[in-house]
Amino acid sequence: MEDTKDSELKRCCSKNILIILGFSFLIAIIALIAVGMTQNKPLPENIKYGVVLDAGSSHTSIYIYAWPAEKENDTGVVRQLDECTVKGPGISKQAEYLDDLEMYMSECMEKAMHVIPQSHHQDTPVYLGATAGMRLLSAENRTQARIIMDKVTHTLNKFPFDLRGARIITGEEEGAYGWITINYLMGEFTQKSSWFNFNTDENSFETSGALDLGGASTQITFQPFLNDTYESPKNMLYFYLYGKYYSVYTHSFLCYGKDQALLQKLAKGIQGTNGILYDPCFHDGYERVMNMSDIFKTSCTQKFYMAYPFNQIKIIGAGNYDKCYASLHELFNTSFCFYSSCSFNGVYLPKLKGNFGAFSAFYYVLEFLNFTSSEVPNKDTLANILREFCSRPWNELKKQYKNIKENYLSEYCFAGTYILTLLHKGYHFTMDTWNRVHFMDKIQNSSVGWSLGYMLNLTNMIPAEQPVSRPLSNSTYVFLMVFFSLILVVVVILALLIFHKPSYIWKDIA
Ligand SMILES: Nc1ccn([C@@H]2O[C@H](COP(=O)(O)OP(=O)(O)OP(=O)(O)O)[C@@H](O)[C@H]2O)c(=O)n1
Ligand SMILES: [Ca+2]
Repeated sequence: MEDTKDSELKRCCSKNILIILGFSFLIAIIALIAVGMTQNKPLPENIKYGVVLDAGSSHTSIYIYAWPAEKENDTGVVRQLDECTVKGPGISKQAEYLDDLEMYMSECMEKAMHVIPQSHHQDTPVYLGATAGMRLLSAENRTQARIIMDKVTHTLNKFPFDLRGARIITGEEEGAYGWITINYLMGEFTQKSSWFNFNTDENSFETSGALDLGGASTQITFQPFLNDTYESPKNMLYFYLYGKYYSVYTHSFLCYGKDQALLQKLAKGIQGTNGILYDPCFHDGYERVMNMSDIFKTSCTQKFYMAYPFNQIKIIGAGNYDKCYASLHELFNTSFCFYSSCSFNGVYLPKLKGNFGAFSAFYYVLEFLNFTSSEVPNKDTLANILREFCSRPWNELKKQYKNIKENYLSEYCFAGTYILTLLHKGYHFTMDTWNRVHFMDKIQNSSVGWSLGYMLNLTNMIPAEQPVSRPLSNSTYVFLMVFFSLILVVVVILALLIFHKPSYIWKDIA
């Protein structure tokens, strides 16, 4: 009797323990799931902003960038949010209007203030980089260049952002940052170099070259073959990005931007004339009068300077592509080279390698000529397009392209021919390599140019090492935690039941 009572008590006790264990088990699961879900709730994204002013020779552009703060070291996360073109010429032509600089910048800076939330204004870095226009002015009149840069700094400080500097960047920087921009936007820096990839071929991690054509200078930048990296150290840049070394060739040709090249061509063309220049790079029926002082005020034309008995020249269009091409050839001196190979004017150029992204005026001009969408984008196709375009009378063109600025329109024949000459005669792109040049303006809505690369570098957003990523995603982590906790709870319960060895269990089992 006593025995039956005792065993009933034990049975009742064990039932209670089991209920308590089961209950605790349930609570534990619910708690784990709740923690997991709270942890996994997406946090509001913390966005950072940055502004770069590209103070070019012909105009100033403002680019506004944004990126999620947590991911700033990943490649490809910085995106262009907006851009604004400042009305008016480049800052190097503002010497006489320094007091108007605030007005000049205000429209675009106000746009930046509008696009970037007010709470972020104070911690948004702003950088201004001036390029070839200011480089030329600085070489011609250092004091005037300094006055302009000081005034620009003073003006930018009036806006509520964090101005981190306004400076004239070098041609090498311009080339390098353009190259970084293209490859960053294309995700080339983080092409997976997995442990099972035994391919040591240097082409397996090919980056894209960068070709920039501005108003006053032009840059060529690319990763040459390894053997070609020793010949001219002054043209080489070395980067260690995302865990990989890059040896990059770059050269910037001052005076070979579209506008300065035209001035060179005119300065050369008027030699031996009476002040009237019949120019095959302009359309039939087109006329332009220019002051001699405007042609010779830049250092780019000094080598053609002579004393002339007239103050102005009259350009009369004689639309002829082949003659235009021949006259532009003369700007590229390929008669001497002290290296194994040169582009022009004795400048070292390694063998061209890989694809090239060509932007700025390369794109604007060839886009206008419909060459960027051409099915066979080679030199002959471009020559044929230009042959036809250059021969068209000016009056007819003006009627057809009413919306295009007359200044741009009148120069597309010259500019297209200049681009063809630069790529062919200057950089030696042949029939075989021509199709490796891709004319581009934007990659995924971000403008291709030096400004993005400049900001990435100055904000340390291109790390030397690959950022370490967590092996598991948050949700996998929580799932595994719950799963293994469950196993643990079950094991503990079983262990309690088995090792505690209450005699009735064994009896029941028996
Ligand atoms: N739709 C357009 C826009 C620009 N241009 C011309 O393209 C040239 C280069 O423009 P850009 O790349 O903006 O030159 P900048 O940056 O101002 O000059 P640099 O880089 O040399 O300082 C200029 O001659 C400009 O007149 C053009 O022909 N068509
Ligand atoms: Ca430029």
